[in-house]
Amino acid sequence: MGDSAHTTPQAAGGGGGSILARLKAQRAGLAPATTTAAAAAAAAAPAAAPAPSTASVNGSAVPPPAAGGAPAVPPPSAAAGPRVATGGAAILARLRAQRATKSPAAPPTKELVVLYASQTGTASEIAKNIQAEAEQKGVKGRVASMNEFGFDNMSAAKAPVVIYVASSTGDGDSPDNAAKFYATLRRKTQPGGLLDGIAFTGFGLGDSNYTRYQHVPRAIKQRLLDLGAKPFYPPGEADEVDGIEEGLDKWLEGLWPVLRKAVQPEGAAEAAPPPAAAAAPAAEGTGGEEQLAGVPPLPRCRVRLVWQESGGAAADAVRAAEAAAPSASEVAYRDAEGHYSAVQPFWAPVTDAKYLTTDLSGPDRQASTVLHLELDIGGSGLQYAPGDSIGVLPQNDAASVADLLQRLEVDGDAVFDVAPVGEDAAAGGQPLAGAEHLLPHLKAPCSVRGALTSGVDLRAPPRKSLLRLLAEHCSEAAERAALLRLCSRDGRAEYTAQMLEGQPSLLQLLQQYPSCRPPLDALLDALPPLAARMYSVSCSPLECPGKVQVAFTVVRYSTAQYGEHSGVATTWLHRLAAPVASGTQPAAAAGLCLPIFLRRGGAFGPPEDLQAPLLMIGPGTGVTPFRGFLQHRRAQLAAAASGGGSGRGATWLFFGCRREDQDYLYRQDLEGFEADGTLDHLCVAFSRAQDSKVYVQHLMQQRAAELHELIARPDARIFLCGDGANMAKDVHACLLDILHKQGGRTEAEAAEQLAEMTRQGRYVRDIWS
Ligand SMILES: Cc1cc2nc3c(=O)[nH]c(=O)nc-3n(C[C@H](O)[C@H](O)[C@H](O)COP(=O)(O)O)c2cc1C
Repeated sequence: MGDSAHTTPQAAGGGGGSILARLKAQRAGLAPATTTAAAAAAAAAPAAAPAPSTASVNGSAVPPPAAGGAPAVPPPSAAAGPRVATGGAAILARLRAQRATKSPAAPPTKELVVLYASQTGTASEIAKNIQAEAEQKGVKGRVASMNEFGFDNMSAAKAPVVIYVASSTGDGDSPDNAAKFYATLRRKTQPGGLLDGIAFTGFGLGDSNYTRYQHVPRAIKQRLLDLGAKPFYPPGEADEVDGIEEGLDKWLEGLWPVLRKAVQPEGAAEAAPPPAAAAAPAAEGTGGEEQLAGVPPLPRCRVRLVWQESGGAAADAVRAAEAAAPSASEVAYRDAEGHYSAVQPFWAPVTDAKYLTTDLSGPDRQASTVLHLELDIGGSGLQYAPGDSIGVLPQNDAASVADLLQRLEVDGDAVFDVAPVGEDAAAGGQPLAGAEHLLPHLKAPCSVRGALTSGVDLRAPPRKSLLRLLAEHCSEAAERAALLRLCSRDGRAEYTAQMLEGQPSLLQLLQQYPSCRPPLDALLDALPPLAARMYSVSCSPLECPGKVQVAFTVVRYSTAQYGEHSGVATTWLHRLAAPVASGTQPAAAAGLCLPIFLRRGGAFGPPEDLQAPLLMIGPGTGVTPFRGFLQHRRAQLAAAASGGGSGRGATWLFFGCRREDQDYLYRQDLEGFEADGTLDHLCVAFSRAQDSKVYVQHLMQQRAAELHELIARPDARIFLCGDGANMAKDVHACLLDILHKQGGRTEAEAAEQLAEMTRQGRYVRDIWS
């Protein structure tokens, strides 16, 4: 996997954004279809970023004020003990209003639990919208990631009605925020009737380009059934290839009426839906008003921040631990079996860093910095294979965090813990039963700076739920209206153009809407976790024992709307490793350690059978895993030769880059594989070496007859790695064309042959958007 696969999950974000436009209050006809907002096209359009506002902050809505004049001590009420979530003021008013409209005679309904398994945020956004919309319809419930909720809480008492929204990552792997729950759910020793009494439904997100399509959602559904839970509505699924919206819309339309029945206590008559007024999103009289359809419901803030006394020993200890991170015990941590995770990573020393691209001046330079890193995993117990990836836990840029702290007027040194808040707690009672461990990625207790540095993603394209939250906390009507429009269905085109294409950071948004003062608790709840970035291993343990190597593009790009952008993880890694890569500091002296864990490549790995013909296509950083495949193959061929074995299948590699002297990654290695006979055919497309662009698929067409001969063999393997937006589609079309024209198949037969190869794990793609 290359860098951009995981540093810029725009595709998933885009899908989620547009899906959410459809998660609208009026969907089931139970809530009003419009909300009111002032038209504010000027405010909606990105402008030159104004200077951070210095207006004073409402003490009840913010954590301790920023240093630089203001004391770093939380307000007494906050320091003294539990208080209502500051982000909740408006939300609480609404909840109380809703409660006031309920009939006192209405029997208590069963609680709805919406659980998500989400790697890049789409499933979590859908889940949060389902919960918020259900609440608008009078169905009480909560939403949490599966890990936050915890498998121990899966019982008819604590989770009588469950809706899951799940995706897969890697090769049919569980998203990180569900991994523990998923592993426990699937444990074979779970007793048969464990989940008796739970009524459930769910929605699976998937992409049929992946070999294990819908693997996680389907496994969840099956295990819930196995363990006694009963569906109250058929689980649905959608394929990103066709677009998620349509399938999701249809499924939601059917959900609402049956959900209302599902939450009724046994034997109770169905309650009437709450009056429309109680379900309507807040609409302020703003003047110059515009009717907006499909504004998503305001997500309820699920947490309150419990501030620790600033000069107290507990807060000092937290700050000291963060300053000393990683601690000696974290660095020394070893798992005998090499099982590390985002929660408990292995701290791997960096033993080498080098640039794989030439440092050219001119416009091409921006896109062409590729860095190679080598990490020492000796003694870690990690056992990787070519095709696997390592996850790296990144950090946000310190200067951006400082700017954000200033804009939020929050003291970065203030320390807090996280406590759940439910509707009952909001009314002065206890949190909902079985309160989960929310926002584990913040690793609370933590400082605000710590949470913003390594807990949340500050650069992901803003989701509509975040915009909805920001709108709620604008004091200027025009800014509120502009943000409401951006997250509404009516504002879909603006959302696409400004948020998905423009990709503002949170700081840029807050600068653009200076009256916006989001409370920290709700903001931390709304921001996506800062996810680990996955990088394909570019070596083989047979040639690099005790070491693991990766290569990635340092992501930099600009958008017309919001100017220069840089990838969170790759920029951070580059900054750390630049002194070593540029030769100014030896790796040993730099003393760098990176928190990593391993993710298996599944079907994406070199065949053990050396006689199987092998076709690898990997332009750009898509070539990295194939360097590992070929190192492995060379060592295996040498071992086979020394054992008297001889047969070997033909091996092809199609690589592409811009120019021979600029970004021909791992050139020496690739040419070495061809020279020593590990690789039979190295075909390199230099896209910009001539007037017309030449890509890998063009070279494949030139060798169509030979490639057909290879593909037609029943043991042939095809591996494709790289950009999914264009290259993977073009290469796929090229393979179809070869099967069609060279093999005399109809187009349908050619498609079926590739589909069959995919099912058999003989055509495997590792692609990113
Ligand atoms: C790295 C990666 C691996 C994926 N692996 C699978 C897979 O094995 N099976 C599948 O059906 N979809 C797979 N998908 C597609 C996701 O399930 C789909 O993009 C989903 O909408 C993501 O939801 P999320 O943002 O909630 O994680 C993968 C996507 C990515 C980016």
